[in-house]
Amino acid sequence: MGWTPLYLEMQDKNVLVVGAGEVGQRRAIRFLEAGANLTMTGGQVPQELEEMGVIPQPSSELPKWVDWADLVVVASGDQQLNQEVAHLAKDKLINRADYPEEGNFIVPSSFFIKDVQFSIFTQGKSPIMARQLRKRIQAMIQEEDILKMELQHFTRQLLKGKVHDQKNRRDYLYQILNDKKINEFLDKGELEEAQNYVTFLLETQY
Ligand SMILES: C[C@@]1(CC(=O)O)c2cc3[nH]c(cc4nc(cc5[nH]c(cc(n2)[C@H]1CCC(=O)O)[C@@](C)(CC(=O)O)[C@@H]5CCC(=O)O)C(CC(=O)O)=C4CCC(=O)O)c(CCC(=O)O)c3CC(=O)O
Ligand SMILES: NC(=O)C1=CN([C@@H]2O[C@H](COP(=O)(O)OP(=O)(O)OC[C@H]3O[C@@H](n4cnc5c(N)ncnc54)[C@H](O)[C@@H]3O)[C@@H](O)[C@H]2O)C=CC1
Repeated sequence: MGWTPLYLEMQDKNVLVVGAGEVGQRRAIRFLEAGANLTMTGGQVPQELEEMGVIPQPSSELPKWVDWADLVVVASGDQQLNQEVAHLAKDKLINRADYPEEGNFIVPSSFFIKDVQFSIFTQGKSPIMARQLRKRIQAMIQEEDILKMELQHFTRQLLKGKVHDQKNRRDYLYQILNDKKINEFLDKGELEEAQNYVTFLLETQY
């Protein structure tokens, strides 16, 4: 297996989900939340999904909607239908909920903590363990980690306008990460004070 993690830009991309059951609905919500256009065939599309923007289409028009789609999710309970759709979509990005290894992307367990996105994949060995690990990681991330990320973002923006050499920018970012005074601010949740201090340091050093 050669799976590698990537983040796809889904804004305004076209997604077809075949199968309106548990898995199809979960995938549909995931892609809608990322800004995709969503059509669905196969089974009854629940009212709340339609309200979220899912457009149901008749199965008789499958080839047309496969053609329309940038990305296809195959998640019906009918093996033969899944096989047919997979054949039609052979040149597309395709997720096979029934036989993941026959598709070319999988949907990992994924979650955000503020702007940090985590994904976990057990190579298909145990989705339940992926969920367990997700919960453990969620409990481990602290408010201070998020503030540190925000401060790094702030500092990177400042540095890009001021310091030309990337290696110097990198050294500075590590210095900020380990600065005692800055970490005291962040411990107390004082992001603005930390930002002001970084601005002051940068003005005096560059
Ligand atoms: C390859 C993959 C994805 C892909 O399809 O792209 C895949 C494949 C399959 N899942 C199956 C079953 C179950 N999946 C779940 C739950 C989740 N499954 C998810 C991901 C993935 N599942 C990808 C690999 C992830 C990895 O390896 O780490 C999660 C993480 C994300 C999501 O789906 O949104 C979500 C948890 C969300 C969370 O909370 O974080 C449960 C639990 C439940 O329902 O309560 C069960 C029942 C228990 C069991 O079977 O273990 C079956 C068997 C079908 C059959 O028996 O017929 C297959 C097919 C096969 O294994 O062949
Ligand atoms: N990848 C994953 O995370 C998981 C994958 N699966 C697999 O994904 C598939 C779907 O699982 P669930 O969503 O849990 O099943 P489900 O039973 O909740 O949903 C199946 C959907 O397919 C539709 N369907 C069935 N036969 C059809 C046909 N001939 N034409 C049109 N629509 C049809 C049904 O109306 C229903 O909407 C199964 O093959 C299952 O083994 C199951 C659980 C998790």
